[in-house]
Amino acid sequence: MNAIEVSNLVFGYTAHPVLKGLDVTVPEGALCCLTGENGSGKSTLMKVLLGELKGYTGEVRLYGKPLAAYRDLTWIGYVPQANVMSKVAFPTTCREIVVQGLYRDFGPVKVPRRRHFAVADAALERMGLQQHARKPFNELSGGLQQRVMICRALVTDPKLLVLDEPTAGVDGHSKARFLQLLADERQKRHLTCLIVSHEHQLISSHLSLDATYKIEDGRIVNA
Ligand SMILES: Nc1ncnc2c1ncn2[C@@H]1O[C@H](COP(=O)(O)OP(=O)(O)OP(=O)(O)O)[C@@H](O)[C@H]1O
Repeated sequence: MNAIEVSNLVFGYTAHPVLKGLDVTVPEGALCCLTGENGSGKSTLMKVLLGELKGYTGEVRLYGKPLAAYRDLTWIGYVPQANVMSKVAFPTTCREIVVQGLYRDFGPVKVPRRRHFAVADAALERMGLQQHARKPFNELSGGLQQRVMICRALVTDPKLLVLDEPTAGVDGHSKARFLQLLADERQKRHLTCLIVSHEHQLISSHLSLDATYKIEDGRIVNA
């Protein structure tokens, strides 16, 4: 079964398409990297897959079912760019960041309960982050922040994990640790992973990638 199957995808924010008949297939369980120049459409493709952009033409199927037929995409985990979350200005603790991953289960009042924090704490502990659980997220190093973010993405036990430039802006040692953590979690959970990154060479030197896709002129070319 293919986790992701995109065919002839056309999407643009204006009359000029960014994605111009793009085809890509990611088999279930694969570890893939998506690369391309600035502005080539990597984030756009990622947002289509995450259900954030509508109005495309072509076909997008996830696990054999059309994307539009899913009412809920909580089984897709998402790790944002490191520098997006480091801008959190207020003193949110790491366990409060991780508990956000359970948002859909908060009920009508949308407030996390004790049981949600218990799940978040257990997830932090599994990743060896328990000593940071009650620290302010914005006081952690970039590398640790990324580990907390992957913890947030995995707290719902997703089948598919999409990571947006996960190693950008963190130091070399932290990049290596992060990629090792990703490799371990992927193996434990049989995850399908799509890593959007400029640093595909660095990633392929640490992880055994099943494929690297490159977007050029709105389509996938061989990387
Ligand atoms: N919300 C938007 N409205 C209009 N144009 C947009 C919007 N978001 C992105 N674009 C344009 O779409 C094109 C593709 O952008 P996208 O962010 O997908 O590229 P990218 O490959 O992820 O770039 P980067 O590597 O710089 O993150 C660019 O020309 C960008 O300016």
